Amino acid sequence: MTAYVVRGARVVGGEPTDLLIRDGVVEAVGPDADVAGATRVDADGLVALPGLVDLHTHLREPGREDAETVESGSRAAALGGYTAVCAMANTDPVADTAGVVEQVYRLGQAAGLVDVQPIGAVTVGLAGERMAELGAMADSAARVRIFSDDGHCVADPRMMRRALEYVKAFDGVVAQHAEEPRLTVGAQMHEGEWSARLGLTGWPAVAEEAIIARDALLAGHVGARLHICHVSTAGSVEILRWAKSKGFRVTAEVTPHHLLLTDELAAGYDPVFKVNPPLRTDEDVAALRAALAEGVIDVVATDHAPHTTEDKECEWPYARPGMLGLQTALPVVLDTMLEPGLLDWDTVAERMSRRPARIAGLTDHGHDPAPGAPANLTLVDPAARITVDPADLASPSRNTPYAGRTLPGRIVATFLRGEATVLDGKAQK
Ligand SMILES: NC(=O)N[C@@H](CC(=O)O)C(=O)O
Ligand SMILES: [Zn+2]
Ligand SMILES: [Zn+2]
Repeated sequence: MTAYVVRGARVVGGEPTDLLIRDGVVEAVGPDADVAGATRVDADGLVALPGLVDLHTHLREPGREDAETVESGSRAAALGGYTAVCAMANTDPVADTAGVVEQVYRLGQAAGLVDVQPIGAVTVGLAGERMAELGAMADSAARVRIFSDDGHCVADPRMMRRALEYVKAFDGVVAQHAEEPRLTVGAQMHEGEWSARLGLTGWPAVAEEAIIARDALLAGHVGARLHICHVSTAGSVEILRWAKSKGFRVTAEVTPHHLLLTDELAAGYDPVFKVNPPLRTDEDVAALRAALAEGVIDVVATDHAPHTTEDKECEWPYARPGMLGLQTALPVVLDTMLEPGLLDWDTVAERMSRRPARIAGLTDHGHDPAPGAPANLTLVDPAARITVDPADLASPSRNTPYAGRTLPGRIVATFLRGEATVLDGKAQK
């Protein structure tokens, strides 16, 4: 196993120091961190963060390997500074059995670029009717702890209650895609001024907020853990604040795109901006940024959702919703949160690594580089600027909403259990 000496890194934004990485751990930090024969990594001006952890990634394997495979998505993740991703269950077949989650888990291990932690479906086939075999998935080699029908809402309150009761037994968590389906029939974009002007059916904020309120109450009643996916409205933030003040075990995520982009981007009818939940208003963006700074929203999760050009480059109403996110997440967070002073490096590490690792129960992840810690870390150059070129991305899909945009922060290196998965901005496998 290669030993590395990382020279002059600012650990979580602190003073420059050296790191010795050997046998899967950070062996030493400081001027004595050295050993003969180690590979030297010049980290002058770079910030070392605990490896990022994504609670919400769509890898499209099994079923849509033309859009993304476990391997290509793992490579995108490593290049984005991630060391662990949680893979959503809306594959084909759906990850609703021990067999499918074990398959995804093993594909992740074989790719060896990040830890791929499968999420299990709540209901069979995401159909909302019969509960999936949650216990068998939890007991499987994949050790599933997060369950979600993401892509669909668990709309039936009785099903949601039973799922919360079930996961409580093994300290699991239900991750809800909060969308009251009766309020979003035919919806194409945020319901507001722009949907009226463009003649596209609206997806009202209340469709999200009503489910968050209902499920927060259910989680409080049951005493189980609930996680809210891709929170997108100012009203949702108020409900989350209230739920937390009650002591309910509710956590929430925001995506990078909901921190930066707004509904008026639909004006060009380019479906690259079509996503679920939809891009909202400037007021929503401001509320989401403030909530992430305050901690009412716990984490940033990418909702990386690759789609092929056939599924994306068509008329708006026929296009699939979703955006790539893994390779641009940290730059967008630096742009929207760090540079304006809403987060510092420590809180970036908290929202993108430590807290998501704790929510997912990934005990090897979310540790600051310190002596004895598992060597899962990333090095970022905050002074560099990247210009996003869809053709450069690791996914076979091209649906990034940031094409041509310049963003701060270049991921220079990523280490998974002491092995470099990315060096000099290039994937090592
Ligand atoms: N976010 C999206 O617009 N799409 C996701 C599903 C989801 O996250 O709800 C997908 O699987 O493509
Ligand atoms: Zn969703
Ligand atoms: Zn999703």
